[in-house]
Amino acid sequence: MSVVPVSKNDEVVVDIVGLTHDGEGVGRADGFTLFIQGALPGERVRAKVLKVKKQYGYAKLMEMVVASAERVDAPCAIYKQCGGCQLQHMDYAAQLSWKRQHVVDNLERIAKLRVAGDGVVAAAAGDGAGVGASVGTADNGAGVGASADGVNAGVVVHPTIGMDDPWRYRNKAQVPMGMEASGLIGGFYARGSHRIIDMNECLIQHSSNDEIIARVKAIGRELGVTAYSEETGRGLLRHVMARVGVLSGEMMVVLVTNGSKIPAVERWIERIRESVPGVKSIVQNVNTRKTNVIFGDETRVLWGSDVIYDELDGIRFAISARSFYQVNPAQTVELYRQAVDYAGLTGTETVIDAYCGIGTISLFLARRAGRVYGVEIVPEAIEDAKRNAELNGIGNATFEAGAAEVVIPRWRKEGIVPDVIVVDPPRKGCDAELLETILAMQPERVVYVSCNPSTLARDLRVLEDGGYRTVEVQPVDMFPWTVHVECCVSLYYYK
Ligand SMILES: C[S@@+](CC[C@H](N)C(=O)[O-])C[C@H]1O[C@@H](n2cnc3c(N)ncnc32)[C@H](O)[C@@H]1O
Repeated sequence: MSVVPVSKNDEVVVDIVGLTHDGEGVGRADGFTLFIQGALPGERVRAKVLKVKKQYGYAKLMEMVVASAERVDAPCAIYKQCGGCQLQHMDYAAQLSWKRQHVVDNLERIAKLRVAGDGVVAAAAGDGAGVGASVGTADNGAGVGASADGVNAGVVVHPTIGMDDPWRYRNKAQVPMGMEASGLIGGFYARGSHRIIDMNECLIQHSSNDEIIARVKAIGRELGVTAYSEETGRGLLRHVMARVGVLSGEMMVVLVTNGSKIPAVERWIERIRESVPGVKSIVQNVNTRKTNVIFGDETRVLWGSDVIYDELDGIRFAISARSFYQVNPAQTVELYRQAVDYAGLTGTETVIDAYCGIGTISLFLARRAGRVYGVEIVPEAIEDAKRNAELNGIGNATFEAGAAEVVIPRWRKEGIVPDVIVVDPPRKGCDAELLETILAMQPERVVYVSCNPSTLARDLRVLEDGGYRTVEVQPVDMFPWTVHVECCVSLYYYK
């Protein structure tokens, strides 16, 4: 029987050998694994043991013995308390390479894929375009990782695309509200809890969002508004969502309330309009459920437009309160361009965009395809998608509201034959039914856009087993200073 070599409250000196997917340092104390928030690989730290389980434990960083060369001072004043960012103590270039490695680890461990080289593309095409080592080449010139005999030469995982200026990139803030003796507060949750850390500014938020949140809090205090309490289920204001169209400068404020009546609502509207001049839309969402889910089902416009507009790569988008819209527009353009590139379009193809949101990727694809079919579960987002196609004079995109795993099998029965299927699911990945349908439809190419490397890897294994080859993976840093990473993956049917 193995003996645990540490006990609660012991102070131990630990070498940090890795970083978990949620950014904790992985330490080794006498061969025993300790997870230590704030420690980086290559460091030696003194830590106090907080909790011990059979195979591992948790410890608190007490003192730095040897610091990593990749350690930097976190610029945010509340970084240590707030759970929003996890990697502000790590140099940005190091974050980018850790994110690539994190993707590689998932592809190897979960998808059981072999990754070619070290991210430096060994046998790149003459023009420098990234293709897998010893690759075959599809007719359209796109690089493929499976050679003619179907033997996989290894998946190419490119270096993560980072940002030149990785601050103030978020176009949306969803801030929980709470009460303190001083009145209404609002900020992000402390790490691993639902305790709200009151916040005046967030360095990854667009400054307009900081301004909106600060003004709404001030107005709330002035009007004596109560915040919702998770314990009692009482109080009015649950969350405030602020969203800005970075290119248009248009702003939306969403007040998520516990109940439909907002006392002195006219005063609210007047005060928000006075103090946030760029505001184009003030919306209420009603959520009376005792749940962690932010939004309820009822949404109504209190003042102004039901949407704000933004633009990505020359395409305009109308965005309503409940619609998903990527939070980092500069990196979104990088991601979508990569998706279009991996789709290998010549102008005639039929493309399905599953989990299409407001039709963003669909409209990027539609500029290069014969026809695009988009499907999305949120009806408001599909209304936005239709409006967006019209707004941009794009006539070859069709949208339908519903679950991808229900609608696409029906499209199959109706005779739609896609050359390419693009999927961009939520964190939980693709529904098994959808993956089965993709395998049954056998499009020549699949492009998988993912914000979660582990569910991505799980789904890639299913597609590989069904005859697809994963060729290239492009990680994109959509969320600097956090552990999250977005990926765009190209797959080919090879059987
Ligand atoms: C990561 S977002 C991607 C949206 C869009 N492709 C974009 O880039 O803006 C995932 C989307 O899938 C939608 N969704 C979730 N489950 C779904 C399902 N079963 N079928 C279709 N759409 C779904 C969500 O509402 C959300 O809009």
